[in-house]
Amino acid sequence: MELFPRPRTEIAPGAVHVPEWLSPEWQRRLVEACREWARPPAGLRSARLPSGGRMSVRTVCLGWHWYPYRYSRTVDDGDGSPVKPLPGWLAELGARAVAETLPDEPPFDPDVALVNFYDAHARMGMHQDRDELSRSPVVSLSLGDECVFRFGNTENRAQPYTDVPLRSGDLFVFGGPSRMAYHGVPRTLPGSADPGLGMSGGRLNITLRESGMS
Ligand SMILES: O=C(O)CCC(=O)C(=O)O
Ligand SMILES: [Fe+2]
Repeated sequence: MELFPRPRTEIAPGAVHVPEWLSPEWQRRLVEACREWARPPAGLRSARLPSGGRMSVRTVCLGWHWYPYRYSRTVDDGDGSPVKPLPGWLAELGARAVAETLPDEPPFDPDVALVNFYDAHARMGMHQDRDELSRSPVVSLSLGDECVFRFGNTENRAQPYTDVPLRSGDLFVFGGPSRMAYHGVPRTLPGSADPGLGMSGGRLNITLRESGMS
């Protein structure tokens, strides 16, 4: 428990950070689920970028497979397997996250989850989540090591931005006028996670989205 609980904060219009939204039980359940999803086929891999490099973050997708910069039902940039399904309970968790943070949004019914794993060296550059046809919110759940989540503006990768510490169990939702904001993860804090979580190190982030595709 925090000596001084971190308050819920609206970082920008439509962008809400809720510390410790997930109970310790939910966090352990999600870590365990991520372990299963990470297994092949269609398991954890570092996506290859058009530049030829690889992302330092490793990702497994549910519902739709994302690779730079599109969605597919099969792992076209890997073993070709069908993407794993997005479980109904995870979609329901996402729906609850939006209902509790952005009550004016229509009901959220995600059909994609990207599960990102960050080892001590991984980071994610500033980008927009722009491969979805839908402009409904993005729901982000963090597990394991703390990170610095950089939440910027909708114009470019540069300032102004806000650095938000995301810790295990935190929820971050960005929709409405913030949906196309640039964001990234400049660093994690290796070893900061609670050992009781059942992760041997690193950070997990789950983003839930509506693809707008069928
Ligand atoms: O790891 C995070 O908190 C952000 C992940 C992200 O921006 C993405 O998957 O598009
Ligand atoms: Fe993103």
